[in-house]
Amino acid sequence: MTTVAAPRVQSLATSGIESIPKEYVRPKEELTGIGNIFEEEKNEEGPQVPTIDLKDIDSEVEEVRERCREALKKAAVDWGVMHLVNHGIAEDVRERVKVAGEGFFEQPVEEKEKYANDPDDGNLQGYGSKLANNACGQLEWEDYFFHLAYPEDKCDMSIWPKTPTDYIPATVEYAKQLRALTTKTLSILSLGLGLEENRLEKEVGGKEELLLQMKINYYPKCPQPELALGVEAHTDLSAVSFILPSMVPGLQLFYEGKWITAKCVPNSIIMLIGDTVEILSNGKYKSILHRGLVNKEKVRISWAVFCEPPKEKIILKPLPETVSEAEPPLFPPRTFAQHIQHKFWREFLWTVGSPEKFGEKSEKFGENFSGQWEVQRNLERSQRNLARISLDSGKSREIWREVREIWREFLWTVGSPEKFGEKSEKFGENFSGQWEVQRNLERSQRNLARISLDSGKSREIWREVREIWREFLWTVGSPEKFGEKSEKFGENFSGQWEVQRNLERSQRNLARISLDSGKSREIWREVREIWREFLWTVGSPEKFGEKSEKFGENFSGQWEVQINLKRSPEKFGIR
Ligand SMILES: O=C(O)CCC(=O)C(=O)O
Ligand SMILES: [Fe+2]
Repeated sequence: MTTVAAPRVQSLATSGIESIPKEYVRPKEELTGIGNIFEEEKNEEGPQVPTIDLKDIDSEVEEVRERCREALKKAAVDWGVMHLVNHGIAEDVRERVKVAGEGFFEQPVEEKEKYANDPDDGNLQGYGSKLANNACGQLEWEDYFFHLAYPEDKCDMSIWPKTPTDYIPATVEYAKQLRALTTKTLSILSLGLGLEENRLEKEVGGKEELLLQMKINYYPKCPQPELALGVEAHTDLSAVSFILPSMVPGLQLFYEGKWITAKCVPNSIIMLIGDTVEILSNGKYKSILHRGLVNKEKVRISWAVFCEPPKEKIILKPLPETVSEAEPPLFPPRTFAQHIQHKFWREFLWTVGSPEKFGEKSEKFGENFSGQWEVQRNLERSQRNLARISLDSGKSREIWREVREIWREFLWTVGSPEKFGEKSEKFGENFSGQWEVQRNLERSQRNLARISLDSGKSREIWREVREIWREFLWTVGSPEKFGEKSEKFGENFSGQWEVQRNLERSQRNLARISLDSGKSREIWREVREIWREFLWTVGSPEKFGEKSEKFGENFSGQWEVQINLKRSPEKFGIR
């Protein structure tokens, strides 16, 4: 297998370049939102990230404690992010962690390379740079150091920085204190949901299993900060995350449809609610979308600690106490590992379906798609624990076969509505609008019902597919909002635009795409076409690579088909 050496952003930044390589340039719909971070930080107008003072949390007066808990709860409900002050993490420990981290990154790149991680081998711990993680081959302006920091007995300290020599003791102490803060904040969040105070902590693994992952983000100076991002927009997977900031601004939060810059609050620690707590609380606490901007003048470092449940041991789902008839579960059950995977596919599929992120970067359709698989391969190498999936291994072929099956199954289902939803009362409710759409699609297009799978295996796969699809819809909006009301195709699609509007609000900065404009309708028509064609091809086994042993060949064949489809759809019996 060929391994591509990961470029270090720091090396790029210090090489004297005046313009950044094109992989670092964000797609144009993101660029309008990226400004000068120092100016942004001064902006006093509009909503501001709340600051929660924890000094009253241990007050002897119940009312005082109660007020403090309420404030934190409100911040978690409204924002999903807050500055914590008087958080109990000793100032000298924070300072030592910063000095040690800065000291590590100040060393020459060659010294740091001794700690290089190897995502190819599934080894994410160590010194690294993000590889392309979306379909455009997009890169981020940062290097990082990543390692498990707690519990101590699970940590492999042999891979932690040996220099500066205080790195290990400072980090051990910091992690210990942060672990206590995790307990404290999770108990406030538990009480806020009307649960026993140790409940959330227990649900994410308790003393034994909850993991604290340390990621030091190093953002070098960037010659064109208005074109790049240090960290692209994302929500954290964690239960909660803590960020120890430097006094250089960079963090932005997507709140009420706008990017809000976090102020530099002296002595604060930023706490973010992650996806895990969002799921457990059935969406009452928000996992907020955030990103990191870079600048020309100052290196920025942030110390993020992600408090994560174990990957496989726990099934995450909305706690029964957070669910009612009026508030049905918004998330299907999943392990943390499954959540990571689903998020990955969702992201991927979304990118494929989004012409702004995808097709418009290049003049040529074909180039995009072959680039896509390159990226895909990178993704597997680097990201979200997909590192194990090497395209060269037998395992990978298995996994890909599964993905293919999932898609086939999916298409078969949506192609045969009578075999779907009607069997499952609850699920069907949410998605009936969707299947209505699909049924119409199917009617107007082709007979996918030929692909029938009657085995027990298929049911299992179905469950998977359903979850993936749910996940996907969850991203674009809550299922209840998704088009139940309508019987007609057109109306269903307007339901879909409703969802889309949600998406814009809550997830990505697609706000510019006004639903009222003619332009948006055009874009969506395009997206729809792309999806149709994509789904049709994947669902068509004779076109889809059964002839070939090799995944790579399959998929390049696939894009070949796509390209042909684009060029002459009538050949394929479309329209
Ligand atoms: O650097 C920051 O402030 C944010 C980093 C972040 O969001 C992350 O590492 O997940
Ligand atoms: Fe984050």
